[in-house]
Amino acid sequence: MPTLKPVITIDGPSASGKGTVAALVAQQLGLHYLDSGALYRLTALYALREGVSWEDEQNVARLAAQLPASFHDDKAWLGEADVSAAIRAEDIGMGASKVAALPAVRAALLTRQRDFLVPPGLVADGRDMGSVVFPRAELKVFLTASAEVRAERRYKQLIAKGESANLVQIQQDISDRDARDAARAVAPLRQEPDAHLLDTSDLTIEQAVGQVLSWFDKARGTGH
Ligand SMILES: Nc1ncnc2c1ncn2[C@@H]1O[C@H](COP(=O)(O)OP(=O)(O)O)[C@@H](O)[C@H]1O
Ligand SMILES: Nc1ccn([C@H]2C[C@H](O)[C@@H](COP(=O)(O)OP(=O)(O)O)O2)c(=O)n1
Repeated sequence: MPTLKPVITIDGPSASGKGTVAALVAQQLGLHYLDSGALYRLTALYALREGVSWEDEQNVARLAAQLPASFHDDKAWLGEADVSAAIRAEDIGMGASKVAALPAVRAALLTRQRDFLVPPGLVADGRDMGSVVFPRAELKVFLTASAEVRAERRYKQLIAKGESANLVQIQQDISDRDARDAARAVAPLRQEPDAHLLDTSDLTIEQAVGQVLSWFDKARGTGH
């Protein structure tokens, strides 16, 4: 019998298309969506605003535990402030990657992420959705693309938002972030043995979404 609260996890490196694909899959299936990276980004921004260093594990974890964050009206909020644009800045992405390497910070955000799983189910994207946060997910996807394609995608995304962007700098940031996210001791970025590999380098968004939906159909059909 299919569960009443199915979970699809989509993990992978920066700018591979996780958020785009996860949000569309959630929309098509009528499921909730968790952008777990946004919680790490909100934590990094909150620390910056509170004058706490991204390396100060105890104090960043304290802030993460009491993070006054919410998601509504298609926006991310820190208290009463709309910080949707602020958390997408590249330096906050780097800060998120730094605070995410601290075990106490990850522990402080764990329950908060699991609380997103309510009927009719959830699509969650991040780095450790399938390995740590929702290890019993019906479908686990490891979504990736070549480093070159990812840097180009992030570059185009920033230009489309009217921000200045430097492709060489973005390539460097992506490679630094890949290295940090994969090398950390807790919940490193890696493909789980039970995750389906989806390389989107040569796929359109529609093709990537279609592949996830088809795997999900199969997983439900066989009761996995
Ligand atoms: N095949 C594809 N699958 C997913 N995203 C794609 C694809 N092709 C281009 N993109 C674009 O890549 C950019 C980065 O996607 P995003 O969802 O922000 O990645 P992530 O959440 O992994 O950082 C977006 O602008 C998205 O529209
Ligand atoms: N589940 C997660 C989600 C994000 N992180 C960390 C690692 C990432 O570098 C930062 C930012 O994540 P986010 O998914 O927003 O970043 P990208 O959009 O992929 O560039 O947070 C994590 O450690 N675990």
